[in-house]
Amino acid sequence: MQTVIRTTNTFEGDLSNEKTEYNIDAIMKGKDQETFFKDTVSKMIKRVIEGTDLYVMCYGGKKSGKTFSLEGHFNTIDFTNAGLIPRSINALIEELKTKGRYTIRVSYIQIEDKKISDLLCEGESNVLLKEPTKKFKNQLGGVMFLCATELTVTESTTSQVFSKLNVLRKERKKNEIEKLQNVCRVFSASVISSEEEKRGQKEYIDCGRITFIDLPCCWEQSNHKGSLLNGLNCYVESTREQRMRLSTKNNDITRILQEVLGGQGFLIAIGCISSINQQETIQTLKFLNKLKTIKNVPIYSRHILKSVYDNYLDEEIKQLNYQYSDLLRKNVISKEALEAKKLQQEIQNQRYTNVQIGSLIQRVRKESEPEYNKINQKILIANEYITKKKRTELELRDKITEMIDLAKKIEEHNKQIEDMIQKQVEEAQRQKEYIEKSINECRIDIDEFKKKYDEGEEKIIELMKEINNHLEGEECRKVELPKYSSMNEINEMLNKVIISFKYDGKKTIKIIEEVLEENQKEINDFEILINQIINRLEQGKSRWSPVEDKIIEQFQLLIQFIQQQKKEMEEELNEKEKVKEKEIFQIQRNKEEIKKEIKELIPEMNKEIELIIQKYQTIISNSIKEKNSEYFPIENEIKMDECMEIFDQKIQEKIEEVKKELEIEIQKDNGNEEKIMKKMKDSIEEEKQKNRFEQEIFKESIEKTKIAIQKIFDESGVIDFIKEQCNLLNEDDKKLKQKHLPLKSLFQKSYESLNELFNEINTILNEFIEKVNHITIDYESEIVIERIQSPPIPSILMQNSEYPTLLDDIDSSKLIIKKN
Ligand SMILES: Nc1ncnc2c1ncn2[C@@H]1O[C@H](COP(=O)(O)OP(=O)(O)OP(=O)(O)O)[C@@H](O)[C@H]1O
Repeated sequence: MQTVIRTTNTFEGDLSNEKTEYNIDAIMKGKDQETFFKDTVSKMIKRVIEGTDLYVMCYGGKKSGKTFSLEGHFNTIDFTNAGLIPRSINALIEELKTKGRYTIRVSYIQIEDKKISDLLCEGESNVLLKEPTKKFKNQLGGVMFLCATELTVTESTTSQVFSKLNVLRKERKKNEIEKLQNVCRVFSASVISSEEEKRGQKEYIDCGRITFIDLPCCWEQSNHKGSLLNGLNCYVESTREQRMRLSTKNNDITRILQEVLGGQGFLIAIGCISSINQQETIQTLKFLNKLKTIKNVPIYSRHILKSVYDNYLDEEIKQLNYQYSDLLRKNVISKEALEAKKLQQEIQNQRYTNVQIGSLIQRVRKESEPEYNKINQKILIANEYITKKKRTELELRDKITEMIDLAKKIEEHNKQIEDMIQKQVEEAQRQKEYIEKSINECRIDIDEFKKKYDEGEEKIIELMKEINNHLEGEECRKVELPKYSSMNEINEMLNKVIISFKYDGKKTIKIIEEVLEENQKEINDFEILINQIINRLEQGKSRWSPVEDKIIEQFQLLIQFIQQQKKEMEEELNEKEKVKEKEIFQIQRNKEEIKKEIKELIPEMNKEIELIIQKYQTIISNSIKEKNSEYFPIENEIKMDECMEIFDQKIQEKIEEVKKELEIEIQKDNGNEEKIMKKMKDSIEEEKQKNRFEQEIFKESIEKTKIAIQKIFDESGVIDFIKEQCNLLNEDDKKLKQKHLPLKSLFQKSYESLNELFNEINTILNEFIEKVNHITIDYESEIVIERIQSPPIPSILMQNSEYPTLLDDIDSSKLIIKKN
């Protein structure tokens, strides 16, 4: 006996203390169907095949999970929540496949007070409970359901049985709850199997049974005397205390269970518990506690002769025949009698089948082996196809759940975006307030700026003055500056300045630069130059530009100034010319005087020079004398021409002399002319050689004399004096040149100061423009963020008719996908 407590998944209580108090084997809380099966019935499946009578009883209050534990919710695709009954059938078939032959027959009955109905029968039928006769009791055990429909279950017909269970469950759901609470259901599966080989002459079979009982604890009031549950309780009590056993005749449920209440069966008692009714929970625990104390002697292996089983069936038939004939005799061929007859025939058929089945199968197998193989191959392919289909269906389920998750995520995302937009709107509101605040501050700043502007204006006026100063020098006419009385006028003026400077400031400078560059090489007539600038300014002038007008005005003033300057200069020049003429006259006179002085000085100087020369001559002659030069006395040194003449004369004389000698010689020696000629030539050559040598000495002495003369001049200071005079004259010239006014530089200066003025005004303006720009920021730009669309619902979700089984199990609340 095994007692197990199973709680619903919503159960929240703590049962750890109850386990010892009520002597419970195991408490299974939150276990899935598969583990629950593995921990309870699964272990006993082999035993059932070997011949054990196994009873699985689910006892508990309303909605405590009895049906969920026994039948569960399942379909052909999803077996996850299948209960103990379908799992046991599958396990039995799986196990029996290895055996040679097997038959599983199932029946399902419902006990309602005194009425037992057949749940597998389409029409109405009353079921009778019957115990096997003593002869067979030990061999077969259990209670038989007479007239109950029995379905034979094989590997291929399980689905039919399962769908029948599903139909019954759904029908039950439709019925009134109150009514169903007084109902007990019993599902029985008898298993008969035999090995392939015969052991000797005798054939044996294994005969086991598994019975599932759904027993509600509120089923009629258990304390109410005469009620079925009260009867069961009393029976349990008496068995427990090993008193005399009570009769089970009038209590069907006790009759069914008597085999496990001190008998040969093995009981797994499952107490189902929910949080709905505490009273029922305690009652369940107490009942399980009572059951635990009962001792059974289960038979684990019912290995009986096949003939015994056949005899049992014969006995059954006999009894039914007897019942039938009795009914006939009583002339009550009623429906029941007909049913009994039908059953008798069925049993006979069954028996026949049982006897024939072996040899028939053998024969048919041999004959249709190749056919079988073909079919098996087809089955294999079909199975593959089915598993594939299942897999794709599972994949589809996964995809659907994935899409549901996605839809949820999108919803979340949408929410996030909404939050974001909300935040941004708030942020924009905050910024708006901030900007409004800063505008107010700026308004205050404008007053300050006006003050600054006044200061700026003063600066401008000062700068204008400076320019005027530059332009006018000391004599220049003062430019009249505008004076502004009211703030409006100042604003107006400032606006004008802003507008004009925005367009003209740089342009004007550029024009001036261009004109200057064009005329770079010859800026002689500034009047023309400035006129050019004015013309260009006039040409490029904006439609309305007070500053340009002002600049042009300034330039016109400049022209006036230049003209005035020119006049003044001309006058000045005239005067200067007179003075200069005077000066020139003076200088010329001075020159004359200097010349006179020089002339007067020259004889004196000559004397002095002569003296010096003489002095040097003596020095030179002395030095020459030291060298024993006879030919050129130093006195002749400076009269070179004369010297040369003397040379020539002497040479001439010599030639004459030689000629005369020659003539004499010719006269003397006629015919010997050639000799004479040669002689002459030689003597002439000789003479020339002599002269050449003399000439070189002469040149050398001249060079020396020159150096000496240079020295004489240096020492006398004549040249320095002349140079000084020349410098004086040059300086006079320079002075005259300098008298020209440096108009170009003046103009350059005025241009630079203008530039400075522009820059100064520009910085003030830029500051102002920046402030103005800051004030006029368009802060009320609209925020438009498009809402992200959820993706369309996948077609499989829309066309649920195509895959009804898939969508049945999906929580419909998850399918709410918002469409924007
Ligand atoms: N262990 C469990 N896990 C998940 N759901 C459960 C569990 N036990 C019970 N439930 C759920 O509780 C509900 C009631 O269960 P169930 O119908 O099986 O109770 P019951 O005892 O058979 O009720 P009744 O009083 O009609 O006989 C069902 O919706 C079932 O799915």
